[in-house]
Amino acid sequence: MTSPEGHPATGASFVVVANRLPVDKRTLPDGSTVWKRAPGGLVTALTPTLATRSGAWVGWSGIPDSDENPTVDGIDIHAVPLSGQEIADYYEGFSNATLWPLYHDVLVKPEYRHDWWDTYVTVNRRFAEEASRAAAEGATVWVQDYQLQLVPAMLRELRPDLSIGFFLHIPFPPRELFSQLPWRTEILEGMMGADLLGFHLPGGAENFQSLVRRFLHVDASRDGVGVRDGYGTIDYEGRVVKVGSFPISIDSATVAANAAATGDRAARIRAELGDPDVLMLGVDRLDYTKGIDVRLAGLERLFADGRLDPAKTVLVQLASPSRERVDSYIDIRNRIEQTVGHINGTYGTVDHPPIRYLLKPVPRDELLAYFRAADVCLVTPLRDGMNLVAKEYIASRDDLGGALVLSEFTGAAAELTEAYLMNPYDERSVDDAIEAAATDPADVRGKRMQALHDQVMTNDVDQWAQSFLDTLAGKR
Ligand SMILES: O=P(O)(O)OC[C@H]1O[C@H](O[C@H]2O[C@H](CO)[C@@H](O)[C@H](O)[C@H]2O)[C@H](O)[C@@H](O)[C@@H]1O
Ligand SMILES: Cc1cn([C@@H]2O[C@H](COP(=O)(O)OP(=O)(O)O)[C@@H](O)[C@H]2O)c(=O)[nH]c1=O
Repeated sequence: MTSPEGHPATGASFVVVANRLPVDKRTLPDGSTVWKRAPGGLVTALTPTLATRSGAWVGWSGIPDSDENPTVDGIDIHAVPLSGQEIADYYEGFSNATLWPLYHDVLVKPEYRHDWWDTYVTVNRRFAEEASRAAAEGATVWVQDYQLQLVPAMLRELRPDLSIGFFLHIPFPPRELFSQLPWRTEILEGMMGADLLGFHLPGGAENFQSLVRRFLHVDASRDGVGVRDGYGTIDYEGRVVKVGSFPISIDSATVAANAAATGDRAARIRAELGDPDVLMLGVDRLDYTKGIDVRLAGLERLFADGRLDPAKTVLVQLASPSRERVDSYIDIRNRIEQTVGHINGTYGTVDHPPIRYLLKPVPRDELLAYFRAADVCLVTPLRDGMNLVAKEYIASRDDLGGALVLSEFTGAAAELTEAYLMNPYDERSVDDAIEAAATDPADVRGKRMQALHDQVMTNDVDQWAQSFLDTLAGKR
């Protein structure tokens, strides 16, 4: 059935459009398959948001050439099929070998290929068309992230009746870097199809404003962009486009409650590791942005200088495989595995290797037990849009145990100022922060954790979604 305007009358009034569906298919050792939560912070953040609004989710299932449409409780799933070649060119190529490194401070050299760009355009159009089919007349559509920056304008052309929001989950680079992109104007025009553009930090929003002034020659307000409130405006093709800062968060109360219930498992984890004096933890997708190499190098220096005792220290590094066919990801995996072997070979004994490294996704409850067990959580990215692991660790510690070492180059550092902040590019800063977090008296660590815990419990994912959607709806 369609409305008088020809739009689906039965569609959803709230639609999320993201590269990934909230679940992906895993094969078990016995050959059977199950749908499990997809990796990464975007899915962590949006699943509770959408479940409470009973909307639709448009995304890719993670499988090549598949038209399977998984069912997820409370969410109307619209799978977008991608061929093997499209995955190579749109996802691994343009999204993760062009945009990802460009937006993360050019930590590796972005590749600019016109064939990848062509596929990016084709796939973005497919997402826009599916979103158009999923949305009811006048619906709110929330497009997510760097893989889909052309969707807002494509969707507006198909469905001018919709209210369209766009949120970028990774940093938005300054003019000096973004200008490298051969398709910089097309990307900016694509994003400008939205009514509201959201970034984690005011800096990303301000970079965007500066770029549209330069490349789209528009009048973008020079007023500072506030956090959660107070947005900038851009006059564009007879519309006013809003630009704001909305730092994402987690379902803090649920994480805290579930973590508190893992007591026995947390104690067993410590016992299985030989009850070390200091248990450190790293939890990351295996990505060169996450600074896993930074923390390993810091730990090695602290062992070498006698500042931490390798016989009494354990680092558990949980690494979830990511973008495994992209060269820069193959390189970082090799480097990390070599360093882990080197540190264990040099500072370990047969029954006590100081680093335990796991290359597989860890289920949520198990992760929470690790958070609860760890004396120190190491979050040391060279660049990161937000980093939800930092917030999950803090929410898990309502016992006020534990200490967070946090890179200044994460979005999370803007608000988590009581963490042991460090500069991952400065060896001294890395070493001092790790040592202080491991050895400061319990009352000092407890006071810092109290302040951090209060911050994360107050600013949760519901507040993030509500502040974005209220601004989009003109209520703020
Ligand atoms: O979908 P993948 O290619 O497997 O990657 C997983 C996700 O990684 C990125 O996450 C970002 O979003 C988080 C939540 O806002 C944020 O905390 C983190 O700093 C970002 O890196 C990516 O942006 C997502 O699109 C991916 O799904
Ligand atoms: C390694 C690992 C992680 N998770 C969960 O994934 C997200 C990661 O989000 P974050 O913002 O820190 O970074 P990216 O989005 O990956 O760039 C977080 O919710 C973790 O708890 C997981 O469930 N299992 C894992 O093994």
